[in-house]
Amino acid sequence: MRTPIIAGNWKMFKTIAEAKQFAQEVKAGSAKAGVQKVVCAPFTALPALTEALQGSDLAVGAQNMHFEEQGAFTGEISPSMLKEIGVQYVIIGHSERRQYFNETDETVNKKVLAALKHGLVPIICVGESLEQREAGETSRVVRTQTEAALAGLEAGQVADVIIAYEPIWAIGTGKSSSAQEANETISVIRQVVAEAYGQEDAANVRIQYGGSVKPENIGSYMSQSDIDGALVGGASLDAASYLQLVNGSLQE
Ligand SMILES: O=C(CO)COP(=O)(O)O
Repeated sequence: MRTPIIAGNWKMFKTIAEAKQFAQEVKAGSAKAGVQKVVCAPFTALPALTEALQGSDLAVGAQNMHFEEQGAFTGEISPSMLKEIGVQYVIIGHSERRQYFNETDETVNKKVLAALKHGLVPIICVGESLEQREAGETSRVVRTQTEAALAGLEAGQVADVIIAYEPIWAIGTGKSSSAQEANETISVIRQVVAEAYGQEDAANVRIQYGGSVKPENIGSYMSQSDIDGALVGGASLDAASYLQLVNGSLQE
């Protein structure tokens, strides 16, 4: 049984004050147990957020990190710096980082290995562009990205990562992939894991869908056989909406 996981990705939104306000509202609200809950905040808000959420079951994630331990890398943040402030998750290889900040399959892989080495759970993003989708390349693209991201992991370690399938054309556009199509592509990703690491890891690894997920459509994704949660941008910014996503992710 794979525990559902709902992760918010705030992207470049929320000041420290706004993050604290969100934490208060979520803590005051009611969220069902049995769902893993994560919010991935901008670096500046992380210390305040981990402090504000102490004792709650909402974990904090970062949206990126460097793969090196330390060094002359101006503007970067290391895995141990994240650990030091109580961060537990880190998004790796989001399409916005691949598109605007030169993230490659190679750096994604280095970051995944570094995250695991430091006890951070990587949320690895894969997904095709509209052009690739229209050319019938979706399976090939997610296969290549998944194989590259997981290269060098040991069997057993794969069960510790989260994979997020985010078709680029569905991000922030209001155009979500149909639940069935998302499930088919996520099955391909699970198959890639099975081929590389065996059936057990494939059965255990959690794979999320991301791209215009809202409280209104979360149920349709969660009813699919291979979708284990969601990575949510816009609809995760509001505490009430985030709680609805969490509560809507459990199948009755
Ligand atoms: O990129 C996303 C999450 O990482 C998806 O963003 P939206 O939910 O705003 O479409």
